[in-house]
Amino acid sequence: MNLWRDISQRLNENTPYWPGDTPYSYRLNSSIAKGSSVNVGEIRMSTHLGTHIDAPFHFDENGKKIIELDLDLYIGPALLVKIDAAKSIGVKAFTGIDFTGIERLLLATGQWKDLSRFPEWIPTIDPELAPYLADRGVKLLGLDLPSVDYLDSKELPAHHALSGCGIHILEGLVLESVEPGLYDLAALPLALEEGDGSPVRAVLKRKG
Ligand SMILES: N[C@@H](CC(=O)c1ccccc1NC=O)C(=O)O
Ligand SMILES: [Zn+2]
Ligand SMILES: [Zn+2]
Repeated sequence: MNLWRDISQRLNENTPYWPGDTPYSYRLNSSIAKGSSVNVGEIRMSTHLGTHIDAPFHFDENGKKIIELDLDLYIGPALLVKIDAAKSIGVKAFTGIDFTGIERLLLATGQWKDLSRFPEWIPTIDPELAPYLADRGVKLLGLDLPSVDYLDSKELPAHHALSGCGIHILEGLVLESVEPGLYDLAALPLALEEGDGSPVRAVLKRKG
């Protein structure tokens, strides 16, 4: 059947991570093979590794943390569009795309070409796109890139612009070979009280 399709990065010790950040690791603290009655694991990873959401607290000291975010953002209908990503993704990339009534917009840029490595370069979301999308009702922007800003950005203008317009951010999706169209999306964060970000298991089910 497989109604739901996984659009998440696999988490293992080879999952690419932000340079200098904490990679993923897993170990058994208790092991049946070593005589314990149970296997009990421990995971360690950055909150911005793989497929994850950003809480506003990631880039704003007074911003909301993961536990404060509305769950409705992360479950419901979503439109997946393929866009031509040049240096920056602006209003022009959306010419001819009708997303009226769409609260969750997923962008397949195809610009993270080798998911086994952290990219050297990615396009950025043009901050002018934020009010344009917000005016049309978008509340969640998901994309197949590790960030909505350039990798070396310190000011994070796209993060701030999107958040300032009430648009939440979902990063690191795996959208290669997923057809554009209307889907149901589920990408729930963990219930992290202090979270600035959270890994999610992002899945899509074709609508209609
Ligand atoms: N903004 C990126 C993460 C990010 O910027 C970052 C993640 C881990 C370690 C350093 C980072 N930025 C450093 O300038 C993101 O939203 O995932
Ligand atoms: Zn992030
Ligand atoms: Zn981000």
